[in-house]
Amino acid sequence: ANHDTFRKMGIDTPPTSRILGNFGLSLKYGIFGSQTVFYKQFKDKKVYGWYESRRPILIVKDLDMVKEILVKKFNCFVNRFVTFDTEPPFRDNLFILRGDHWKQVRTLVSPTFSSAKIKTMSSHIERNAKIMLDNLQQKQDSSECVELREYCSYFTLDVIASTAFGLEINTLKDPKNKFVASAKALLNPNPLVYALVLLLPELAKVLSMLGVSVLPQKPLDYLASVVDVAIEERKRDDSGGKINDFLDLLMRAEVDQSHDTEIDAALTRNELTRSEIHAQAIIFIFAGYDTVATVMSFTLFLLAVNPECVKKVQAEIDEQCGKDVPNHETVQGLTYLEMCISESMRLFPPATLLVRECVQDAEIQGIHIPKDMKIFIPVYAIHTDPEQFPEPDKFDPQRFTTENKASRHPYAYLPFGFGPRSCIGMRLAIVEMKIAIAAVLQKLIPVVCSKTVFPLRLSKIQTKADDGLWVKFEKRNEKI
Ligand code: HEM
Repeated sequence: ANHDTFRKMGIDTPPTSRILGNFGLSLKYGIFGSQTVFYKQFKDKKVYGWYESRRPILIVKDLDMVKEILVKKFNCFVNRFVTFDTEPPFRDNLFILRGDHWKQVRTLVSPTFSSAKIKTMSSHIERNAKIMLDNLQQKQDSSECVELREYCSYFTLDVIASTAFGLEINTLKDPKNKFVASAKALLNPNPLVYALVLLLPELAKVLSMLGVSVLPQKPLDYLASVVDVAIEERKRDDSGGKINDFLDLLMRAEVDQSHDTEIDAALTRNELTRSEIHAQAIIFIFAGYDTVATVMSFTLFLLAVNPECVKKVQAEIDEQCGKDVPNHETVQGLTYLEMCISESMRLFPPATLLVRECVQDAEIQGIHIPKDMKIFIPVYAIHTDPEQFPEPDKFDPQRFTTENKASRHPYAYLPFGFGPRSCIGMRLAIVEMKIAIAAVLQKLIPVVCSKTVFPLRLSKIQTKADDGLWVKFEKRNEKI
């Protein structure tokens, strides 16, 4: 491989180094800057090229092209590409599965996320929101500063533990329990191994031959065993199907162990293997723990620095929920809160890029995309393009009124992706965030504190504030 691919295609690239490709630019500008700098530099182009060391990646900026790739010509772009191979129990998860195998599992798992199922699962969310609020009220009593990101992650981890693993844990009270430790070990893999693999994709194969995996195996095996124990318990006391969580629903789709459990590659499969159940439960941690915590914490922080928006959200909560604890039904009416959450995901999307791989040659808006080409859609740069969002750095929930949404390109806002491969947990995530934030704001007011750093400085490698998201909470004078 060399750096000729884009030159031959007649596509521009930033200055490219012989060994690292454009990797040096990623290091220099970070994930946010490297998108926005070149998105602006190639202003009039629909696409530009990028070399992640030697791997060519086509960056697609044009929103009509984005629509074709994600939706209209989805069949040519079914897969994501992965930078390293993985083993069970992680391997068969929805995020990295490919082709027909992905399609089968997505079809089998989708009913788990229907509105009716989300509704039955929201009792777990409401219970955990109450625990969080009680604890925040204690912090308010002692005027303690709270770092929102870490704080919200306790809540979101408890929600995933209860919905995907059948575990009732309380991370706030017991931050060292094994489930928490395992989840954290997975989300913070060895940075050195990770960086090396990104830089030299071929190295991953050598490492895995040597028994070094990018993801630590022990926590993965532990999480799989938690799933097994819960499933066996439910089978024994016949409570399966009654607990109303992901695990129940995945269990119901499980292949009967008394049959042949070989993976049947036929498209007509209508059952999951145990290994596929493990992989989905684990990917729900990856996809649904840090993401939700990120959005919740940035939203609460942005509200703290925009007190007039807090007042509006609180008035809406009083109107829709009265004195009752916000629940699945009453949060449906919290339109303004949802606008604030949307605006927070515009400015600070947990997924800064969408990733696809071309599986058959395609012609998109006059550009030929060859089979195997890797694609990035630069979500963060699109979300902060002043042509779509004037004064892009300003927090302005009004951008998400029905009229304002209708006046933009529908693909200018992509926090959950789009099309058949978009986020399967989107509606669950939105309900979860609305219930939790409403429960907090019904009783408390987030305000800046001595540790607050604003404007924010973003991390170079993930959607995170370098100085943390510090606020404190004041008691609300309830009017009703
Ligand atoms: C605010 C919270 C969340 C955000 C911003 C988010 C964002 C995303 C994005 C951008 C994608 C890729 C979409 C694409 O490529 O078009 C994705 C995929 C996915 N998400 Fe989420 N997500 C969130 C919460 C969740 C939750 C709570 C779950 C499950 C419990 C979840 C499960 C998944 C799965 C399984 C995929 C892969 C889907 C597939 O490839 O078929 N996500 N998410």
